[in-house]
Amino acid sequence: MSELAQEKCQACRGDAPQVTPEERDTYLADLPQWQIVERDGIMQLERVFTFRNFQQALAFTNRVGEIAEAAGHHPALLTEWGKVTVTWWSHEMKGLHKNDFILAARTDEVAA
Ligand SMILES: C[C@H](O)[C@H](O)[C@H]1CNC2=NC(N)=NC(=O)C2=N1
Repeated sequence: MSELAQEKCQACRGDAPQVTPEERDTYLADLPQWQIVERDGIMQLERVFTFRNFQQALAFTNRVGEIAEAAGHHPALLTEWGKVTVTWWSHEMKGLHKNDFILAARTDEVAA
């Protein structure tokens, strides 16, 4: 398990600190397949996972759902045939918190 994946999540709070550009680069180094995208002025962390069929994509989607529920922090999930797009951000603070990087690392683990 990567070190990031084992870190504890903080509660989702509007006044929680967004990651600094330096922190962002440090965490991204552990998440080479993820990219930062900006939508409606909100920074988000996104990765596309590919699978052999819809059933595998759906099973993965449910595993991500389980880690989200366990953490109380929830991604956007787009499940398609052979493909799932996972997008993490902190809705309350309209940006990226360390939680998002931790959950991205956990997402990588349930994909393996
Ligand atoms: C009350 C509840 O815990 C909050 O609304 C949580 C739920 N899941 C969440 N998930 C994400 N990604 N961001 C949030 O701000 C958020 N808020």
